[in-house]
Amino acid sequence: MEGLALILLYLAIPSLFFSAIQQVLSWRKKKAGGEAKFPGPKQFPIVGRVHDLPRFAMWLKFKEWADIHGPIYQTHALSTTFIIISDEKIAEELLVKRGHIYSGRPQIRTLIKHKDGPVYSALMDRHDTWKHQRKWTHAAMVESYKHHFYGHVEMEMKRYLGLLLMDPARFFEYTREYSGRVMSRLAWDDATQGKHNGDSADLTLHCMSVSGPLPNTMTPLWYIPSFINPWYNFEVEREGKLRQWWLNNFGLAKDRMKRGDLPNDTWAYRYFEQIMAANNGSLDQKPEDEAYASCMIGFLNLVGVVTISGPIKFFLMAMALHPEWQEKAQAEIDRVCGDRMPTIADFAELPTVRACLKETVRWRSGVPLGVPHQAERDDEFRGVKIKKDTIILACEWNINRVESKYPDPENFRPERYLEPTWPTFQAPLTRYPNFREGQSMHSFGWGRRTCLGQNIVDDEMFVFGAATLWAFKTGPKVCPRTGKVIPIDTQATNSHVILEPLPYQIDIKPRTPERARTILDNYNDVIGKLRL
Ligand code: HEM
Repeated sequence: MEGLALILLYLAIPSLFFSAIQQVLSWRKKKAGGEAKFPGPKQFPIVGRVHDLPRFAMWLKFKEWADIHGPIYQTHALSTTFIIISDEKIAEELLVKRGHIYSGRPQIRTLIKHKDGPVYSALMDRHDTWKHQRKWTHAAMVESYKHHFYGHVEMEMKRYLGLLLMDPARFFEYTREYSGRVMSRLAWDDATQGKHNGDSADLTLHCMSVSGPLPNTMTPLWYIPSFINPWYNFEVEREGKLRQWWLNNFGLAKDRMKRGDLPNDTWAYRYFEQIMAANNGSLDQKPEDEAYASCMIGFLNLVGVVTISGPIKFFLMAMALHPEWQEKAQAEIDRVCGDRMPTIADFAELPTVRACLKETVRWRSGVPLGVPHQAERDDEFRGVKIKKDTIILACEWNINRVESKYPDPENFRPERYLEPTWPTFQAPLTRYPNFREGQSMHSFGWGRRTCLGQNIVDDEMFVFGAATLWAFKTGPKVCPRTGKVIPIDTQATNSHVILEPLPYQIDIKPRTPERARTILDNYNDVIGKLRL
């Protein structure tokens, strides 16, 4: 298979010729005797190792190579050099301490001009547009967190639990819709956009992933002339629709702002208020400024969907597969909350719930490769020259499997955050574990590019975990025909850069008839107040 892939690669793509010329030129530049290099897998001429890098679950290959070549190694794909890091300390040295060098973003082949902006702040290079968007997003997030997202997380949770009670088999789509609705409510006061938000985030992530359009890995395919290039044409249309959708919502919110009808707990309100303050009370802006702002708010709305729906889908899976942890968490919830649904106010009293959530994100990473960084200039690290444009991957899947920090890494062990004998334990348990600080924060990336969503992750995942366990008992699903348990492949994912598990089946039942009644009462209480 490997041989066949190699032959196809050498024969099928004439554009490889250009890569070959590039490579020969770079070899000629090298001095005799060769330079020091990081270890790594054997490289083939021109293609490097592109032929056996799987487009799906690539992190497993990176783990296999890390086990052979160690915590920092290098490989090539066509003319691109990759440095793969599997150790927290090394990632800190390179991506945090030398963050002024290693905080660029590599070109994702089929996304058009994403490094320049203004569409996806997470994928821009480190220039003024990125700085402005990052600063604005950070401030907006901090302000909303001060108010614990104004109760919208709990309101949407009550809706979600009601839907789950009525139609548990649809838990998969309801779960993504829940995180999509929270984000669209916070962005523009329009939770009805939540489902579309989830679907468009999913498509966008597909397009930015190695598992997505073929030119993302076979880059020469991108240079097929645009009038017959299916990937280019698809992308122009997709991004156009996404931007138009963001701009429409921005425009609707602006009209409501003018009418005095836009809630002041939205990110759109915050933006318009700032424009009015700077503009003598006027909301008038140039169309390009509106397009820019609609992307800034639109992207924030997009990035918060699958980043959360992936981990909470894995959480439901983990709870169904680990009844012992489900019961421990439920005993804790019952003791603290009794018959009422938990809220963010119960955070300090429910460490077992938090440990199960934290362990979910370690066990089945939502961003298993991390988000790639790119060297912004030449550098030298541990005696090895690293060239500008080298891509650095701090491979989260591997970092989560370092035995000295995470003993028994392949298994779901929430006690690693609850018992003092484990390396990741932190006291006091009223505060730790959480997703904002302390151990295992590498899940949220590094240095200047660190994730801006930690606050909402902390609130939304906690409320989700505590409330679903308060409401339901989950377990493996039994096939009604064979009477056998339907197996779950816990590693089957869509392989996007920010991923979700593939659909799986579990049994979801209300814990008691009384609990079912409370779930329905809560649903009826909020349903009139929510946009549906
Ligand atoms: C468990 C959930 C999440 C995880 C594991 C996660 C992880 C990450 C990672 C690994 C990065 C890249 C950091 C780097 O390049 O070193 C990132 C960036 C980012 N995240 Fe998250 N994230 C999560 C949820 C969220 C949410 C809910 C939001 C917003 C609502 C968000 C907003 C962002 C933004 C804006 C960036 C780009 C930062 C930049 O490039 O300047 N994330 N996240």
